[in-house]
Amino acid sequence: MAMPSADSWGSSPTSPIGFEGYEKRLEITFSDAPVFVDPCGCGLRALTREQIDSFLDLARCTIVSQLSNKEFDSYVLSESSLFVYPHKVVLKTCGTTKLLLSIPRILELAAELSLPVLSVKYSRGMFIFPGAQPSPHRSFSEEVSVLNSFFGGLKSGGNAYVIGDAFKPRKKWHVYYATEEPEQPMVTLEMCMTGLDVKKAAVFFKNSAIGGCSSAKEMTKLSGISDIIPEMEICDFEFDPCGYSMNGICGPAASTIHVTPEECFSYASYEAMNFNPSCLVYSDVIRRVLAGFCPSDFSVAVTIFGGHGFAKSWAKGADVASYMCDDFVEQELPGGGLLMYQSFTAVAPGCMSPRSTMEIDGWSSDGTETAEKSDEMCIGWDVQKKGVMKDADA
Ligand SMILES: C[S@+](CC[C@H](N)C(=O)[O-])C[C@H]1O[C@@H](n2cnc3c(N)ncnc32)[C@H](O)[C@@H]1O
Repeated sequence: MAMPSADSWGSSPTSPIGFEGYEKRLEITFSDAPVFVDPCGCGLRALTREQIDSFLDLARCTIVSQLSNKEFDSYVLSESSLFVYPHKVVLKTCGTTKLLLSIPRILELAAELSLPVLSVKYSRGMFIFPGAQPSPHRSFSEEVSVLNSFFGGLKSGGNAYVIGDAFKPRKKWHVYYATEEPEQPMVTLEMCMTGLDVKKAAVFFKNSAIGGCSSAKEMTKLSGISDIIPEMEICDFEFDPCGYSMNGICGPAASTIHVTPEECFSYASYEAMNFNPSCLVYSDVIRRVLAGFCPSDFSVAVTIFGGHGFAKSWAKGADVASYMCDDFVEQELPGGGLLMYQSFTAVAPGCMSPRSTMEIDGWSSDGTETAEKSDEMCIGWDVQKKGVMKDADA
């Protein structure tokens, strides 16, 4: 696929103060279209590239690469990622993008496909450079009023939450949620890391003298990203002179990582969604992510639909070696959803021991139970091996 030149990308890579790594994330879920309108059930996957570009333009970002399988389409963007399922669109953008401006166009395209809105979730952390955000992202209340204008009429009404310790303003988590009815079971992990270890971050500088890589593939391997969920087929992209993004796909499960390695405002995010929670152990996934970045601080937000029994290890708070949990909030969402938010600070400078990610016969080094061996892990709903995923029907 042809790559756009850097000049044609949405917003400039860095402002005079720095690049805003913290993403804004919008997830809109739709109900079925009438069968006579969409007999094949393609839903949003029937959108053309031109139609997708039309809402990304409004958010101020562009597609740099694509990876698809039978279940959904994933796109790496100039600023983060887009996932298009038949009934769900997940758009995640960073920098000074205007994510919420894409909503009317997305809803217009969905209406053309006769897809009624079922629910919406918007989330983000605390921007590193809040003053650099343009309208309508200058404050959470501004964002909420935009979201309410489109989704406030859903049965639950619009529900906005600012989660986290009032004495730690940099660690606040913002969520907006509205729904017409209870959602299908699903677990989503959103992890945000700051203060990346300098040596770990060096991997994401292209051709730097201090241990950088020449390609995105090399960054994926050297950082350990390829080992987080080994079944994922990965589409990765390196920015020049630094920065990295990737999407991983496996059946209906998706993961995505975005790295801003510049020391003064370093940031990395990890997300996984739509996986089978019985087949991945929450604390193991977190440890494998941390091993690649060794951040000084991180937060995790786990959104659960389907209840504790469905979510298995994902419904319990994480306990992470070498880090102190300084905030733990459980927030119920309308329609039976649950949001679990935790923030952590490293207890000692330097990196976590790589040993803490080791697993022996289904048990991690701290004695907690792990999922089946990775080559048998069924992270998607259908038990499929990585090789089977290759028949991407882009
Ligand atoms: C888009 S990537 C990853 C975004 C992700 N949300 C994050 O910051 O974690 C951002 C990194 O790429 C760098 N970068 C280089 N050229 C860029 C461009 N044209 N657009 C966006 N980022 C660029 C930024 O300086 C930053 O280090």
